Amino acid sequence: MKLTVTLPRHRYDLTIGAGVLANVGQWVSSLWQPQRVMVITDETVQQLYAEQVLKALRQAGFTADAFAVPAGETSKSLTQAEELYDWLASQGMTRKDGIIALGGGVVGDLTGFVASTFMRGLHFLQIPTTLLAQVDSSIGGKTAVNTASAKNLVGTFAQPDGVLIDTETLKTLEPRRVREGIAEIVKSAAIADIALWTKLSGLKDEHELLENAEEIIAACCKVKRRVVEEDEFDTGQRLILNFGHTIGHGIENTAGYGVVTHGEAVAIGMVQISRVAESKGLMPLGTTAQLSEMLLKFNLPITTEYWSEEAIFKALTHDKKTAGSDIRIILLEKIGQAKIVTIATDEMKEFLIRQL
Ligand SMILES: NC(=O)c1ccc[n+]([C@@H]2O[C@H](COP(=O)([O-])OP(=O)(O)OC[C@H]3O[C@@H](n4cnc5c(N)ncnc54)[C@H](O)[C@@H]3O)[C@@H](O)[C@H]2O)c1
Ligand SMILES: O=C(O)C(=O)C[C@@H](O)[C@H](O)[C@H](O)COP(=O)(O)O
Ligand SMILES: [Zn+2]
Repeated sequence: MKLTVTLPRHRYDLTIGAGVLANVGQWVSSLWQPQRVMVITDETVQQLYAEQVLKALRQAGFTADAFAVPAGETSKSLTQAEELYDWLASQGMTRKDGIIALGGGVVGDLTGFVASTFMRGLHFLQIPTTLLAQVDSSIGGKTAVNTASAKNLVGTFAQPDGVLIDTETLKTLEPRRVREGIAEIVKSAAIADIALWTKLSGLKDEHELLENAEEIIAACCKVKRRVVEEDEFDTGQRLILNFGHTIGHGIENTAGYGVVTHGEAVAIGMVQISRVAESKGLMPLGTTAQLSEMLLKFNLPITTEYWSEEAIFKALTHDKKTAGSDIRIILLEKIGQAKIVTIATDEMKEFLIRQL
């Protein structure tokens, strides 16, 4: 299946299917004629898929090589980016050449950041291999690295030239990683797709979800495409994709990057912001229970031991939805429809008092 993302200055396809990675050489040839294609991956994905990709690229006539960063969230750093700049320079990369992100959201965000800043910007492609990356991070052009102060504090908007989503790669994914992808799927349904919510409601567990991977991934890609096409640069409607992320990012930062996965943190964040919003009459009664039930069914957490009102509040003062002394928070009008509410940053403290 092919979905096209159409933006004012750029247009690219999301190619989704089981086994599409087998055609990676043809796919890249259809998009680029560069001399060099450098693949950025992580050490786990390198073992699983890098050889196949490099072989196909070389057969297709590209000069190709790969660099693997350590697997995990700590690789989303300026230090890692700098190492990659040096490696790209040592490979003689020019503006005519291209970069491929092969891996999960960490590799995708880091590669996009490096590609968009090296020589002020090279073309890049996304080959997402985690569920989370296939439903969310590979699409839409947000790139980032973390710093000690905050998650995703430094980054760019840079769209890829194409996204190749092979659902077969999900077969090697660890269960905890499947579950974290499900958190972003539940988010997409909750904010913008009641039909997807109904579909998820009818599933027994994560295994049944994977049996319907292509349909569910396509539904999430359509949500993301719709929102990004409307607001590429995150000034308005795109903010809804941040449901659960204000608290979630705070948890990721205070727990230490990688301790709580991004998806787990988002699951906790969605439930915790909703329970206070509901108690304040900002969301319909029962919405938090519906969200909790859905997330618990997929074995996602809705609370965490890494909960410190002060620490999370401090971390989230760097949230990009803050403007002056106000912060925009994402809530639900109802399941399937998000709304953006502006509150005083100080009031946000109330949203952090006591977990469920
Ligand atoms: N840019 C965006 O719009 C956006 C959206 C959502 C999340 N994110 C970011 O994405 C990151 C999380 O991404 P993630 O959950 O993919 O984490 P990840 O990239 O760390 O991947 C998770 C783990 O799975 C392994 N892995 C990847 N593919 C595999 C496969 N096919 N088989 C076996 N193992 C595999 C990786 O080596 C890693 O250990 C976070 O940093 C988050 O902030 C970005
Ligand atoms: O694409 C978006 O826009 C999102 O907000 C998607 C989120 O799932 C993602 O985690 C994103 O990286 C958050 O970015 P940030 O702007 O909150 O740093
Ligand atoms: Zn996210």
